[in-house]
Amino acid sequence: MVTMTPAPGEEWAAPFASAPVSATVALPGSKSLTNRHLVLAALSETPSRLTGVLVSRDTDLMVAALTALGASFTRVNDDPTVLDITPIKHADTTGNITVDSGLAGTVMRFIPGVAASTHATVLVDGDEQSYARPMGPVIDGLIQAGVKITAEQQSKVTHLPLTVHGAGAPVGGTVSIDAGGSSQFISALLLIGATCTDGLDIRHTGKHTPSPEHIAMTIALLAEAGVSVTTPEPDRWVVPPGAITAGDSAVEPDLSNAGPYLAAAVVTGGRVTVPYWPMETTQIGDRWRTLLARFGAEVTFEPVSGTNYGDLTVTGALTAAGQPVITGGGEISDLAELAPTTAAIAMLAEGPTRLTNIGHLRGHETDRLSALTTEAKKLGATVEEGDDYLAFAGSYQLQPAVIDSYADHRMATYGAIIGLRVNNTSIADVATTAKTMPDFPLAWTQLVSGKRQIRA
Ligand SMILES: O=C(O)C1=C[C@@H](OP(=O)(O)O)[C@@H](O)[C@H](O)C1
Ligand SMILES: C=C(OP(=O)(O)O)C(=O)O
Repeated sequence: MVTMTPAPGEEWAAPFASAPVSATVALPGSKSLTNRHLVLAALSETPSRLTGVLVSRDTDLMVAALTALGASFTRVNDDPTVLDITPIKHADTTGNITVDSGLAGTVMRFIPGVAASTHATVLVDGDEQSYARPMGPVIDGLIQAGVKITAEQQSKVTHLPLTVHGAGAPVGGTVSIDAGGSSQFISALLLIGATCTDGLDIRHTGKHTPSPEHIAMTIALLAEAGVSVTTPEPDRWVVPPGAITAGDSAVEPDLSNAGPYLAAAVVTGGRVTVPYWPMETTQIGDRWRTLLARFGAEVTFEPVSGTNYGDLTVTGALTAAGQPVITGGGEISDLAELAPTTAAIAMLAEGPTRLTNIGHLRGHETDRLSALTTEAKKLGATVEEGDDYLAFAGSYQLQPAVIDSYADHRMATYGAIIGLRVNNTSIADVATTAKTMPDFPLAWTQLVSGKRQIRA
């Protein structure tokens, strides 16, 4: 098999685009949807089938975690993207279990609540870098719901590794947390609310909850599984107790991961089409439609008749002389996981872009504000970094650099986008893209070398 991923430790020469890219790129399933569906299928009273499953490090870790807790996953016709799922029988899950979260926010935040209903002692661990990611509010919420969670050398449990002492269904009731650090704190509680004997009445006490799309996604999937969450007032979610009944489902393509490919069209003045783009979706990546237009691209959507999806095409602007034109994006707020890709476009744009309300990205795979500022400096650009914003002046004269990945898939793809326009850019540890995009280096190389139909 041809592989474009270098051995660990080697730098990857990011392909330079000497011409506008032009391709149709089919994306695998969404990480956020896959991991929510997997959790709900494992908590369900009924078996179910999931198709379009993303196969990547984060989703493999979720399958392994739920398997350790007692669910089972069988590939249909040996296809890893189609799984028959037998739920956990919580009463049968006992003993000592260790779960590896890697660096996956969805695994480290969603699994402790799932473990709570078992009768096992579950150590939730992860990569060393995961120890920096905030966990306090979700753990506090579970403790308020009656779950026992401890950690060696932490009197108040705020980070991994931690131990969940499963004791059957938690009582639940009212829990108040500050979810300003991550929408996943709310999603984690929503996902297990129905398993609590009294359900859960979740209140967010802080100022701003990031990524409302991801909370809406959780609520939508719960509704499909027979759990209807109500929101009597802003920042409050009520989950009634009762059965979770996951039906057979199909995962939408990952619209956040469509970002780098669509950005390639913007920054080279090319054209990229992503098929199977859902007509309606809770994915935050749907925002590319308006976001990329702000950088001067044309965005069109062609529905496929008789279906609920269509082809999304992004065409970058060109001068009469055939040079790419990228306008600045202006102020853009609340981008969450779309920020690193947008930052890469902002680095190549002529005008200014300001990304605001992104302070919580300091608790993502790495401190993304700091990483984006550091890498910009290496490339010869000054970016203004505030507590919760980044300001790009635009019209930078960039120089080649080795872009660090910081074990962050989106920093690696940031480097790849820059590399399209800055010859001799390379990326340290491009293999980290396997977190959600295992075939990224090959697909990206195909895109730049002119292949027209790509399976990312
Ligand atoms: O629940 C999810 O699937 C996610 C929620 C968001 O987290 P934050 O609210 O921490 O940004 C997002 O950035 C992350 O990539 C995935
Ligand atoms: C923040 C991200 O991931 P996680 O699910 O690990 O939080 C991301 O994918 O950008």
